[in-house]
Amino acid sequence: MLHVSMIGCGAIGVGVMELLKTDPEVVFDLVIVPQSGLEHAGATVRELCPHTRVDVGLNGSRPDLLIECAGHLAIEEHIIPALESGIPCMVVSVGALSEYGLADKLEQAAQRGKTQVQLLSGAIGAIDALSAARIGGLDSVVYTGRKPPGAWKDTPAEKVVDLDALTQATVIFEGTAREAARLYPKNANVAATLSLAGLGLDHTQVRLLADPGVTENVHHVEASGAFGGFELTMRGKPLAANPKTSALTVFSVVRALNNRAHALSI
Ligand SMILES: NC(=O)C1=CN([C@@H]2O[C@H](COP(=O)(O)OP(=O)(O)OC[C@H]3O[C@@H](n4cnc5c(N)ncnc54)[C@H](OP(=O)(O)O)[C@@H]3O)[C@@H](O)[C@H]2O)C=CC1
Ligand SMILES: O=C([O-])CC(=O)C(=O)O
Repeated sequence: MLHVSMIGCGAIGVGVMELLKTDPEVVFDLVIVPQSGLEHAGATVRELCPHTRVDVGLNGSRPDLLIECAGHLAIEEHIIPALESGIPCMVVSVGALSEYGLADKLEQAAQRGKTQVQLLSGAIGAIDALSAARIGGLDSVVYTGRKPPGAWKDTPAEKVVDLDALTQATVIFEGTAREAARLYPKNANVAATLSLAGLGLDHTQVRLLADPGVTENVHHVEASGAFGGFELTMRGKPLAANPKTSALTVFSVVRALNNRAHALSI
């Protein structure tokens, strides 16, 4: 049985608990949220998993695994100290690692704690193939992210185009993954994950489009190198609770927990 503490009780966290609440091999002992979210998360968790505690931190408890489904600040606040103290961790907010130095900080914390941090594939696939291809040498990785105009609300795209008036697919950004992450941090998880698995933030080319013709989050990747090449298109259905987040992200967290908890891992 795997004793898990989870940071975050939003679209992903709730989706994960819903899918795993009847699995006897995965037990959520604790959900961590900010002080301001305690009441709301408490009510949600009581309904889903009545035996799970809700708190603002680990406060001395030592889960088998700490999983982050919360955001950038949670990595600094909870994941780094947990790694330092030897608790294995998983991270879903991979976009946060596009901040200079944070990926190194995570790795060093895990080294000091003699443990491991796993970056989850989230909304994108083929991370296994890309990361294996890197061993032989990659020449090019190009990522195109296409989302409905509504998914670009509250981002710099609002200054580039009138999102409500768009009638055709429009490029709102073209450049490196590092620049994409700086401008669009909440939509940068896929770009950052592809970069970390592949050619890095400065050599991964990114194009972002607002497209009134799609209802899904469409992620397209083209990679080539010594291994040959691949092309991948993911059409991710967004979560009702957060249109910026694809449902596959929830499934990727559940898969990762299943792989840790069960005898067969795939
Ligand atoms: N890897 C990938 O492919 C993807 C990654 N993501 C990332 O996953 C993360 C979660 O997404 P989602 O569930 O949709 O987001 P939501 O906004 O729905 O939920 C976030 C949850 O985390 C909590 N939270 C925020 N900051 C902290 C903190 N410092 N400590 C503890 N809890 C905190 C929030 O609490 P409160 O509401 O009280 O503030 C809320 O419960 C985001 O960072 C997102 O960018 C999303 C999609 C794909
Ligand atoms: O599709 C998703 O779930 C989120 C996304 O594009 C990203 O953060 O890169």
